[in-house]
Amino acid sequence: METLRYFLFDICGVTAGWKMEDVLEEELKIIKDTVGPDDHVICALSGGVDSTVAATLVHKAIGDRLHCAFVDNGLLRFKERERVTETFEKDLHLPVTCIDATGQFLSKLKVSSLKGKFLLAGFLDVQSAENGHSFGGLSDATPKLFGRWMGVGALFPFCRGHSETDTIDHEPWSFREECEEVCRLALRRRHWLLPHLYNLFYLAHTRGIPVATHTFSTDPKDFDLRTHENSFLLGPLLVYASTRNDDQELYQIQHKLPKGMWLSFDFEDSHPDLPSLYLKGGSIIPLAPPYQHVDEANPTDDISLLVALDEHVELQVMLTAESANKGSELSRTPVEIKSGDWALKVVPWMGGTQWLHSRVDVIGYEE
Ligand SMILES: Nc1ncnc2c1ncn2[C@@H]1O[C@H](COP(=O)(O)OP(=O)(O)OP(=O)(O)O)[C@@H](O)[C@H]1O
Repeated sequence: METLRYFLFDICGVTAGWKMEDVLEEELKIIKDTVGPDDHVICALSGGVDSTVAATLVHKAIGDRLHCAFVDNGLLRFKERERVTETFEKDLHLPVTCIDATGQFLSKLKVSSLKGKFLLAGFLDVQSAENGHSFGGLSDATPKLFGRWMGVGALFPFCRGHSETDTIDHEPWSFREECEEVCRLALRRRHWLLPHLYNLFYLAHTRGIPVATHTFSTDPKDFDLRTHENSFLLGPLLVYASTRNDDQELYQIQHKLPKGMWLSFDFEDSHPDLPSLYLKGGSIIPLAPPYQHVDEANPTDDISLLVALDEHVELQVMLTAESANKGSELSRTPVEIKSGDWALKVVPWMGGTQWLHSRVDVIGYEE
């Protein structure tokens, strides 16, 4: 430091007259001269250092002739929008206009093959863009694309399938008969899986386990799985979106499944535009038959359990249900299931507030 001081002051003869305030004065003067006495300035504010410093300086120079705009592109960090607008308005006293361009940005993501960046990011509620040319995050949706989106979207925990007001009508029915069947099948699947989704929500609520997760969470060491953008997990259920091109036959699609045993199943509704479903070996999920309207549902309705055994396991099931007072058995004799991919049907019946002993049907087996 001494050497530097000696060099600068004694050898070069410079004087130490620089102050931060001088820079500020200088910059404010440049801004005022550039803008002039009447003009207004728009500042695109990201909340980052650069635009914040720029906005603060310009505001100091020209006051309310500065107009800051913060764009929410739908890909911000958690609560970033709230944080930025609050910091600017409360702490820096800079008025900011927040522009919600979520739909516009998400609709421009490359999704032609359902490469679902929005799946990964958990955008479960994707709306059409303001310009009305997109649907559900898909630009220029066609009936086929819409049908495929329904196939996946219907299995999202939350899913909306319609456009905003004042946009071109892209409600499901505007795609007409071409995608009617696939939409119907997709929604039936959602109904079948409702008890499973309820369970996932219960686990999310009580244990913080995410309802939908990326496929790589099955094996964090398998880096290849991290490139998978067209599949996701609902608990032990792997959903693999249909990514065919129109000229591809379904059998040409190679699904790269995570390690372990994954049993393919459907609801006898196989359709090329519906996602493929796999259940992890060794897991059980509850299913309920689809209803057309709520009045059809009854507390004594059957629940089916879909049981996926892995090759080593013999499963013994002792079914119990919680009553208001105590748990009671649904099956007194353990049900043995030895191989294959079984559907186990539990038929409970209820007396008063208590679940009573029930019948258990396994294919070819009755207690
Ligand atoms: N969400 C946003 N809303 C409004 N303006 C933005 C937004 N994101 C970026 N910008 C504008 O684009 C500029 C360049 O963005 P970039 O992401 O390269 O950030 P940067 O150069 O690090 O600047 P900053 O520190 O302000 O974020 C920003 O300074 C800002 O003016």
